[in-house]
Amino acid sequence: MFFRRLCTSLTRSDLNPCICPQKFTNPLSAFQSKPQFLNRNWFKSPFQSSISATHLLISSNYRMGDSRRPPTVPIPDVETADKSELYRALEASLGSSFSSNPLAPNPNPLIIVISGPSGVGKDAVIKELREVREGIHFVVTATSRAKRPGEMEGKDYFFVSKEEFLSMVERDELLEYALVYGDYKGIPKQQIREFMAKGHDIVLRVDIQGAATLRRILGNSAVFIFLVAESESALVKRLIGRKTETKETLLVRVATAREEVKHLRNFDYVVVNAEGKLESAVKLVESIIDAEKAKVWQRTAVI
Ligand SMILES: Nc1ncnc2c1ncn2[C@@H]1O[C@H](COP(=O)(O)OP(=O)(O)OP(=O)(O)O)[C@@H](O)[C@H]1O
Repeated sequence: MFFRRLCTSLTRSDLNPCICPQKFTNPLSAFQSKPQFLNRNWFKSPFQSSISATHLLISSNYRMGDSRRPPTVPIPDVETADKSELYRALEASLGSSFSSNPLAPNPNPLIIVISGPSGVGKDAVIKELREVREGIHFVVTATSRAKRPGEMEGKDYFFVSKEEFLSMVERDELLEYALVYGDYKGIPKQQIREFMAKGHDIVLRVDIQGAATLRRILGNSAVFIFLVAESESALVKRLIGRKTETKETLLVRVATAREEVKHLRNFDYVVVNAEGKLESAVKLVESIIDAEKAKVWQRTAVI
């Protein structure tokens, strides 16, 4: 009986300072409860002429004998006081100086996966993004295919032999890889680690299948952007205009694109790269990156 009564009284937080300690420490409590200056006696104070209502509010939060109690410093009138005098008085009243440290934490480096159907403009968007935005590393893919005329080692691809590629796979050096038309293509982990350690964001350009694999590996730790044309018809015209395809590969790419659009739901954002509006698409990608940087709960990718 006695024990039950003891338990009941202990669980009543209004009676127990140990269960509800914030009640005694919250510095904002003076603003939450009835302001002291509403008490008429305060206006009869002999210090009335030099003490503002703000000061009364702040000092009312401290009790007699409280070791945290800041010195009583009168806060000068805001209309007439010098700015620095007012600033110093506020500091003194709060009992500590104002910090100049940034209030927002440094954002984490991001991994941005850009994908979309063939011919939508992935390369074009990335090329433009490279021009307008600093602090991004565009990952160079490793491939076992032979170098084409005009391609540069380390800029377009890292060209390696098939054996070399397979030993990279064996050593778990690739984040993702695939066999595309008889040639291997893969994303080297080391490059990502190196640039993330320097605080750079990482852009990965992959096809839809690659994006699905990366989603399985990275989950929500990366941002997935799906690039689309304004319509299917516009996409087909763009592919025809590029003049890089035979009639057979053109048909395959168009048919594949129709299927690929169905994967939109696996992405975080969709960006329309409309005809003649490349700059708008790049601006939207930049806005996505900026918004991600401003998130309170940041994505944290570990490679
Ligand atoms: N907004 C746009 N307006 C007009 N043309 C564009 C636009 N964006 C890209 N293009 C053109 O469309 C063609 C396809 O673009 P790009 O090669 O960048 O596509 P991709 O998605 O990288 O294709 P793939 O996956 O086949 O490599 C190119 O000729 C490019 O210059």
